[in-house]
Amino acid sequence: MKKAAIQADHSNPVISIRGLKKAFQDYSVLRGIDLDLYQGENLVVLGRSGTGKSVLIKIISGLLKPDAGQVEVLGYNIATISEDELQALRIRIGFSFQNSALYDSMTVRKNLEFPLVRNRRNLTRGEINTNVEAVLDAVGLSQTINQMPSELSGGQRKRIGIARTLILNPEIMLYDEPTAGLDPITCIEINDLINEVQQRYNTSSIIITHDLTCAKQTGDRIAMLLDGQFQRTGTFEEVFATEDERVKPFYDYNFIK
Ligand SMILES: Nc1ncnc2c1ncn2[C@@H]1O[C@H](COP(=O)(O)OP(=O)(O)OP(=O)(O)O)[C@@H](O)[C@H]1O
Repeated sequence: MKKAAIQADHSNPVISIRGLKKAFQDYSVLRGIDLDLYQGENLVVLGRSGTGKSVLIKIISGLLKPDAGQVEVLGYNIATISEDELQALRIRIGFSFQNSALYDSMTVRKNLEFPLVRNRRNLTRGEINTNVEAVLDAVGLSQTINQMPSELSGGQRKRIGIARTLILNPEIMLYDEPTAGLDPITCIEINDLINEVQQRYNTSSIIITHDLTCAKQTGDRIAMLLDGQFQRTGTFEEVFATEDERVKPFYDYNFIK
């Protein structure tokens, strides 16, 4: 399905990163990153394995501390935020993990209830049920409510993982390799879901992927991490309009040139 054009508000970054550096021992992974995520946009982050994409989203969600630079998320400076503020902020950020991170011993219903029961303690049983049913409907899997994760396909598990994140109405979504390990048709369905989530929940998202079809279908902007910095940022066409040997193989491999 073709992506609907969005009007991202460029005066209003929900994430603003300047001069971010992060090293492990003597290996410098992020070497002065500048990046904005604007309200309402899908931003795809591309880069080779080991370039620091996961490190970046762990810093954004407060799981890792930066060595230097400024990281502002929904108005909070990640370096100086208190533990209580960080807990509250994390609820506003949905993290869709590569492995979907479902609890295998719980039904789909229980998996979806879990974040609500933990984070919205004042909800009634009726409100919990309504929320679970609404979010399952949003990902098109109402019929799976009483199934166990082991009974679902990879694509269905991915959808339930996204639903479990959406149930807390996050303002920012972080997708880590959303199409990894899925067949091409299921990949297209997940790409469509990411775009539907953007429209329906008005989220601003960072999508980490190696899958250029996913990048093209979901990304309003693409940022490519090269040698520790975002050296190419723009539309899909702009990023790949280059003979740079660090960039071209991505395109050629994905589109079989
Ligand atoms: N907690 C850590 N301690 C030490 N080194 C780390 C730690 N986390 C990440 N690294 C290193 O930082 C580098 C970047 O890792 P990262 O997981 O961000 O890569 P990536 O771009 O997400 O790769 P992939 O596409 O393979 O997932 C790697 O060399 C990794 O070994």
